[in-house]
This record gives sequence, structure tokens and C-alpha cells, in this order.
Amino acid sequence: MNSLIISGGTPLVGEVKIAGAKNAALAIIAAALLTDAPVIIDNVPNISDVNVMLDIVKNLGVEADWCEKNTIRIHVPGDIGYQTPYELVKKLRASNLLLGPLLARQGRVEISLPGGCNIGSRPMDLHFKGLAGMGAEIELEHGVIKGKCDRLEGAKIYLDFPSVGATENIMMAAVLAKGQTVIENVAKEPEIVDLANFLNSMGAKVRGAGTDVIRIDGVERLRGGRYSVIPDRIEAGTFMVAAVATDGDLLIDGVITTHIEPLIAKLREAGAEIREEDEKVRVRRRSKLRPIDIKTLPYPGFPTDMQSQMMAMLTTVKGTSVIVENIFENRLQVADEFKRMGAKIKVEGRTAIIQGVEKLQGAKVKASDLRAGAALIIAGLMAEGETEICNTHYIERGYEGIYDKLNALGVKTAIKY
Ligand SMILES: CC(=O)N[C@H]1[C@@H](OP(=O)(O)OP(=O)(O)OC[C@H]2O[C@@H](n3ccc(=O)[nH]c3=O)[C@H](O)[C@@H]2O)O[C@H](CO)[C@@H](O)[C@@H]1O
Ligand SMILES: C=C(OP(=O)(O)O)C(=O)O
Repeated sequence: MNSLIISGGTPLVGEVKIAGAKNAALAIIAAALLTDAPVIIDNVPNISDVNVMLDIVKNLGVEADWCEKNTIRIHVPGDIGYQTPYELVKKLRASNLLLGPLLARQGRVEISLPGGCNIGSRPMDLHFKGLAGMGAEIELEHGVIKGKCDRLEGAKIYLDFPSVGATENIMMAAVLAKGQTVIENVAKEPEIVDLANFLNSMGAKVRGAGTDVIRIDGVERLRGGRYSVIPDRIEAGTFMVAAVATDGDLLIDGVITTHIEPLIAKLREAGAEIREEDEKVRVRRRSKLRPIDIKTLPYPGFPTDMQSQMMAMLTTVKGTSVIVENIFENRLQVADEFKRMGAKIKVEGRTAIIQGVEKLQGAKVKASDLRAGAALIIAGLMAEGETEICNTHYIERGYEGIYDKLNALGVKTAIKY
């Protein structure tokens, strides 16, 4: 497995362009299976998660290819398969988003329990409950989710927790169902709204995305079309934190600031200056950084996908910062890697107590998930000397052209094979 070598001590200075949102693009690719007509999707990030998703749908018999840089074309002219192989789905958590579309389209699905990063137990009970409420029979046999149904029927579904994936799966299943589906206590993430906008652009009737209740009136069929994915708020946030952590000065192109309000608030509280300039955001320090407390929560709370990067930044902020991780129980494990670099962090259950140190030192460390990898890049940039980050495949899951972007900002990186 490859490692990334980073020479520390360079403030990030310059301009960086943000790619399309991974988590919106993955759901939209799955949703494109709901129509027989061709669909063109623009602003798709060219990252390994998207390429694995394309391989999975191609394996089902779907035409799915890049037609330009960041543009894909998906076409499902007729019947497709309903079984997805373990070898592919083990690489990608979001492969579970095929459940709703395959049930709606084919009336049948067999998909191995999805893989992905080791960030927590990640059950799928809410996906199953919602789909079963609409008439699907779902069971788990030898690690394979098996589902079948006649035409799904609209239903009233309450989610015990506002799960992003469950909201998306139920939404996608409901657009072709008979009658109205009402989903309560849904996730409100911007990627949910993007998926709803995409579905509506194809003729679906989805209302309320971005609020607690989504209402979907099922239609007979969807048409094709062309749609552009929203910018990736987590990639943007990662560069924002990196700019502040390295005492740099970055102009970030492609940020919808309303999508990252909790991050902006926390960075400002820590001493950052964040200014909007012509649809770009300029980020640098305003003052010496101060310790802060963070609690991760479903949107519009502070995103779990930005927690590790903030922890990296806080390792050298004088005083005591506290992070509570409420979404994924294993996401504080990155603290052990920061400790190899000289950080002082105590983890108790879901809480990390960070005592700021003067400096981090470069070390050999290991990414255990995508955002931990991104956070270790930030720590490597902050540290004295060289940092070697093992398991770069995690980073490549979600950051398009990350090494080139860093190099363009003056950072020396190398890949060790
Ligand atoms: C591809 C994608 O969009 N990934 C994002 C999505 O993941 P994902 O859709 O998997 O995250 P969920 O919102 O479903 O999970 C949130 C919490 O709900 C729990 N849960 C979820 C489903 C279920 O059936 N039962 C259950 O208990 C999970 O264990 C977790 O504690 O949202 C997460 C939370 O914002 C992000 O970190 C991921 O980047
Ligand atoms: C956890 C993430 O993604 P996934 O849900 O695809 O594992 C992430 O993007 O940080």
C-alpha cells in the first residue's frame, strides 16, 4: 500500500478549486438508475469512491462512463441485474444506496453488506424499516441483503435517527412508488437537498428536502436530463482548516457558505478570519488561536466528517479543547496517530480532551479512514520535519487531485510505493 510523504512547516498560501460533493454524487449516480432515459451529471469528482460506484453499476449492466472531465453519462435502457458482488461493495459504504433504486426499478435486490472505512458499526436497520414499510421483503442471509417487492406503496415512515443514507434510500424508492410517502425526522444535509433537486429535475415529486419532513408523491416514470452536483463542503472545510492550522492564507473557490455555517462559526471562535469574496472564501488567522469545544451532530450541527481535521488543528492550540463525537464511535481513533506526532490527547469514550502542545513532530502514521487521512495531512503540514502517512487509498476515496492541489499551494509531497 502506498504512503504519502509530506514536508511540514509550509503555510498553505494561494487559491484552490473545490470539486463536486462526493456524498451528493454517489447518491445521484444511484438515483440515475431510476430512469430509462440517459442522464448527464456534471461536476462529479473524479475520486476512487465514484469510480468504484461506476464499476458497481456497470456490473449490473448499466452504461456508465466519464464523457468529459468531471462529467458522466448514465443510461439504463432496459432491465438490469440486481446482484452486486462482494469484491466491489466491500470497498464502498455508499454501495448501500443501490438498495432503494434497485427495489423500485427491478423489484429485487441482492447486495452484500457494504464495506468502507472503519468509523463505527453503521447498522442499516432504518433503511430496512423504511423499505419494509413500503412493502419490500428484506432479509439478511450470510452477509447479503436480499430484498424483493412488487410495486412499492407509499407509506408514513418515521426515522428514529436522521440517517443520511436511510433518508436517501427511502426517498429514491418512494419516487416510483404508488401513492404518497411521508418520511419524518429525516436528515437535512445539503446532499439530501441535492438528491431531491436531481430527482425533481427528472420529474419526481419530492417536497420538503432540507426540513424534518419529506413528502413524495410517486410518479409512473422519470425522464432523463442533465444536472450539476453541488460543491463538496467537506473538501472545502478541509482546506479551510488546513489554512488556519498552518497560518496560511487561502482563497477557496467553490464553497456554498450556508452549507458550512457550523464550521465557519467554530473556526471564527478559534481565531480565524473568514471572508466571502466573489463566490470564493478567503481564510486566514485573525489572531493567535484559542482552544474550543466541538460536538458533532446531524446537519445543521457540526459535521462528523470535519471532526478529525479540527482535532489536528487543535493539537497545537495552547489550552484545553474538548471534542465529543456523537455520530461514529471509532472516529476518535485518529488521536493515537496525532500522539505519535507529539500531541497530548486523552480519549474517554466519545470524548477527546486535547491539551495543546508547542509543535508537532513529523512521524510515520497510518490513516484509518478518509477524514483521518485528511487530518493527518493537516498535521503533517503543521509538523516539524517529514511525515509519512500510510494507507493513502483512504484519502483518494474522497479528495480529487489532492496531491496536485497541495503541490500547487507550495507543499512538497511524494508518494512512496
Ligand atoms: C456516502 C455518505 O453520504 N456518507 C455520509 C453519510 O453516511 P451514512 O449515510 O452512512 O450516515 P448515517 O447518517 O446513516 O449515520 C448516522 C448515524 O446513524 C446510525 N444509523 C444509520 C443508519 C441506520 O439504519 N441505523 C443507524 O443506527 C449510524 O450508525 C450513525 O451513528 O452521513 C454521515 C453522517 O453525516 C457522513 O459521515 C458520511 O460521510
Ligand atoms: C464517512 C464518509 O464516507 P462514507 O459514508 O462513504 O464512508 C466520509 O465521507 O467521511
